[in-house]
Amino acid sequence: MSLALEFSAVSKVFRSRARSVQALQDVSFEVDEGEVFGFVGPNGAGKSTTIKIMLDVIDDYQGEVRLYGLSAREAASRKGVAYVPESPALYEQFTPLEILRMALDMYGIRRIDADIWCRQWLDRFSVGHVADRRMRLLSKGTAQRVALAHALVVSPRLLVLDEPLSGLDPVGRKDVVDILSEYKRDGGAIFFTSHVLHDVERIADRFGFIHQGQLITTRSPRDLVADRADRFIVRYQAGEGFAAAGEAIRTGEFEHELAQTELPDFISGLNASGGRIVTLKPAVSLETMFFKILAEGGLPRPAETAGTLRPSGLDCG
Ligand SMILES: Nc1ncnc2c1ncn2[C@@H]1O[C@H](COP(=O)(O)OP(=O)(O)OP(=O)(O)O)[C@@H](O)[C@H]1O
Repeated sequence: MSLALEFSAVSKVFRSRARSVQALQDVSFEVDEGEVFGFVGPNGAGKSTTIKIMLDVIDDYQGEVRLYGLSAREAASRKGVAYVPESPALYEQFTPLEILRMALDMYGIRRIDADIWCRQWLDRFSVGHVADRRMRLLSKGTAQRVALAHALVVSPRLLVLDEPLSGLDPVGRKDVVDILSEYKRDGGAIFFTSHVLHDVERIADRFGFIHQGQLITTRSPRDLVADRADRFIVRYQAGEGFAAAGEAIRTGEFEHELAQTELPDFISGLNASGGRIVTLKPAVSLETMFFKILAEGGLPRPAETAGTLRPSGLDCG
């Protein structure tokens, strides 16, 4: 398998008269074609700097960065690469449909069914009903869905996402995770950054843990599951009178993390109420893993330094 992305010994120092900040220090990792790689770390760890380097927004750094074998310093390396920033700034005076059409034009994609294709992508992100409304009239979450549709409409081979789920409600997060899973199934590669834990964990093949500019380790979900073999995420439809715990995913459907020992009582209570389990899978917690890795390396927890790791709506602890 060839590589979508390679970072080799990349270092970046921001210098000003007052001080120097070592944003990245000797960072090396690879992302295979078709692989989903999550880059996880607290505020100020170096995640955005990493993305800016791969997109050539920052070009004064040490080391080597390659996309599909070409240096990131060459524009051609970004052919078929789509990027969604944390706070997308899409042209306010245009409509979502116009914005997606512009993306096709920019990527040189000609389709006779371009309008239908764009509307289908807007529908996939449940924003088809605002296809002809001006962007400035849309809410933050809706604009974020448009930005994701804008990235996927060009059928990218690598999707770079900065905090892809921030600003979305639980339903929105589930929709996006489902669409990204499908994109991955179809062979697309994803590099995403996150400090909002849990939702994105399930689509990643590997995680890189970054702290104070250093890539501490990369781990697979299998490692994380092994670490947390005694906890499960249960998604269920609650029956009549069942005291639903956890996060509402959609009407009547909830998601909740449980210890293995709590499962039998939970399942019998759910069955008695006429509810049912939708999915049951081992819990992985990046947060737990992250702190364990820091402790093993004798590194300070982010709370003791500049940043924080913040869990999402579900308490994974
Ligand atoms: N233009 C800049 N000038 C000076 N320092 C910078 C600049 N951009 C980033 N930094 C510093 O580099 C370090 C890494 O920042 P970066 O934005 O990459 O972190 P991050 O992991 O993306 O954080 P967050 O999760 O808050 O977005 C931080 O200490 C930050 O203050």
